[in-house]
Amino acid sequence: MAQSPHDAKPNANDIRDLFDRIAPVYDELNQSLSFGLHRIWKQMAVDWSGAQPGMNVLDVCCGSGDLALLLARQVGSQGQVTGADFAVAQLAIAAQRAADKGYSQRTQWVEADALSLPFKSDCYDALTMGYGLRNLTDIPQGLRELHRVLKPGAKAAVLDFHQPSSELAKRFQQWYLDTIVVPAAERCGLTEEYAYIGPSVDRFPSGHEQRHLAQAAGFSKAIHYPLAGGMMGVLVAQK
Ligand SMILES: C/C(=C\Cc1cc(O)c2ccccc2c1O)CCC[C@H](C)CCC[C@H](C)CCCC(C)C
Ligand SMILES: C[S@@+](CC[C@H](N)C(=O)[O-])C[C@H]1O[C@@H](n2cnc3c(N)ncnc32)[C@H](O)[C@@H]1O
Repeated sequence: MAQSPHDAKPNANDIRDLFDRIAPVYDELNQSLSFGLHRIWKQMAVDWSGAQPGMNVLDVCCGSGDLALLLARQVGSQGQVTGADFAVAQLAIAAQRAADKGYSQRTQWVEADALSLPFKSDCYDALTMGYGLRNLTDIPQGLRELHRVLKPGAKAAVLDFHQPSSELAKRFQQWYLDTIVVPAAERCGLTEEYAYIGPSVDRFPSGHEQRHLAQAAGFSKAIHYPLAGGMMGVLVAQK
């Protein structure tokens, strides 16, 4: 991506405020801008997390609840899902969506920092993190927290953007973000917020680097699965 003023790395407060601001249009823009494909990518992450009926599972950086609600369907009425995020406007939408789906009994929504999760160690049977890792100000610390809260042998499935290895795909991704995504956001008065995506993808570790970071955080196994021609990817790390 070309360098621009958007490229200064934001601090945690900036990121939290950004996601609070975009909360009212976040789901709608994701759906329209990905032609609904983001739901497929999110379901794949849930599947790779190993979540099963009756499990106690966690969705970190849950936002408006997309992955947490997929987890809630998967774990069923005997399971429990915790969604954690530090943007309260996002959590409010997640809680309302859970209520609309009749999932209030099996879900809880916790305002929390992914870098210091308020949960016991060795607690969760599986976890997901969708489009959150790239937004953390300390990725190694975020991975260490994921490792800490999982039970031994349990898996984390971490979905996010990814820089394609193919030059053509990389150019398409840049074109799409600059030409389709940002102008769409501009129509909602959110140009700056969505212009942040491109530079954040540039700064994000590759799948190969994510695997090494996961192993350094203590995970015994880590695999990265590219999706959408390498424009997205899922890191599956086992404790
Ligand atoms: C669910 C998706 C993105 C979530 C997301 C993540 C962030 O870090 C943000 C930061 C700031 C503002 C918004 C977000 C944000 O929404 C992925 C789907 C939505 C994307 C905006 C669309 C981008 C799609 C790919 C670059 C290209 C896909 C092309 C294909 C033909 C659909
Ligand atoms: C792009 S959204 C992803 C939301 C949801 N997982 C999804 O896939 O649609 C990123 C979310 O991560 C949250 N986030 C970023 N950094 C965080 C942190 N340090 N602690 C908790 N949440 C954080 C933001 O508030 C935002 O809701």
